[in-house]
Amino acid sequence: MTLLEINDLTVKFYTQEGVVTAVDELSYSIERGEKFGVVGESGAGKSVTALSLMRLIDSPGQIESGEILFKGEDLLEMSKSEMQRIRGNEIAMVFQDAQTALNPVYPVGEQIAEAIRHHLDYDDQEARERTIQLLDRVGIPEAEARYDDYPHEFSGGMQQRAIIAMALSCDPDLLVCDEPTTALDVTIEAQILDELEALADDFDTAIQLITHDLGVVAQVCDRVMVMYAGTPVEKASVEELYYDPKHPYTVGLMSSIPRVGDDRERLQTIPGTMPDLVELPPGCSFHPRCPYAEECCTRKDPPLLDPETGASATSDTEHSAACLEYTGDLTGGLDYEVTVDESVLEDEAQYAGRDHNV
Ligand SMILES: Nc1ncnc2c1ncn2[C@@H]1O[C@H](COP(=O)(O)OP(=O)(O)OP(=O)(O)O)[C@@H](O)[C@H]1O
Repeated sequence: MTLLEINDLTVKFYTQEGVVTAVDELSYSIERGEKFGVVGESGAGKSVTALSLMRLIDSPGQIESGEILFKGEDLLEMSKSEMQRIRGNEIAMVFQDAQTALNPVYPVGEQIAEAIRHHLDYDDQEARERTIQLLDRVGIPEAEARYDDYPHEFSGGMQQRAIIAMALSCDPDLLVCDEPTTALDVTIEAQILDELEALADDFDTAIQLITHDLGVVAQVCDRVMVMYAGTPVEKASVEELYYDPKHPYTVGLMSSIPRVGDDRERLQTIPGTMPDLVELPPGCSFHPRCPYAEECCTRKDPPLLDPETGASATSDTEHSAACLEYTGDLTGGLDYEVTVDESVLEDEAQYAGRDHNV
């Protein structure tokens, strides 16, 4: 059975400026043990998607419609207490900012042990032992000695490792990581991503990894969904997406992956910004920024299609993209060439000298 299946999820925020459709009829699925990337610029709806599946959307936000099937059961129909059991136990989440996730006045080890006692019914000694094992497993040196350290005695990277240990402590089936390494130094980022991947394999935990960085997805994920303005514009395996991207937005994101030895002024960002989600541009919402846009793109909203056949995408479609090129409407075509830097797909060499501020 598919571990997570999201069908036609729509989430809106009722703000003073108007109704923001942050996620619009979104569908995707994650298999057991799979590492699934969700990528897009700020405001694409990545975090809202993650918070929805934890049922953590608060006013002025509202889940309007759709289903979130976890092991076949709709999380949107569960009671609060059933949902509390799922959170932390079966689905755990790692946020970008470890500092806010750790309580500054309790020792780090105690915080993890507390989560273990709460969810797994271990006694004090068992919880302490499991905590030390986990701290060791996520790469914290002298884990036993550091058990009683307070969060401020840990570096940023160690704090994030501790959060990952806490998230994995109850052996969840799904770990949702929202920009887990964005705040960290690049070398530490690469190490933590490596460990996250290995841990997910060891624990047979699926990962939904949210990031604005396709390089991070390449390092960790099997499959990826590219989001723009609340909807997926492309879904594919990581290899397919890198070697044969089908959507102009994906191509734009790819040119923002920093390359080793590339001494050009890095990062050609895609010109323009994410549209106002209160009032999306008519037609394809990417058209104002798309170098290939034609008149039809201002009128027609492209559906997700199999680019090879032009058939509507289903959950079985391996590679899908939402562009009028695949409905046959574009006359000029998509004229881009992709040069793949193999190192991006292979190892963390790409992270050398990388700068998060680009
Ligand atoms: N609490 C809120 N109130 C009003 N609007 C919100 C709220 N939270 C999210 N939104 C809207 O939802 C849109 C999508 O936000 P989301 O945080 O999911 O984007 P994201 O892709 O995760 O970006 P980022 O990388 O910046 O977190 C935002 O542009 C914003 O307009």
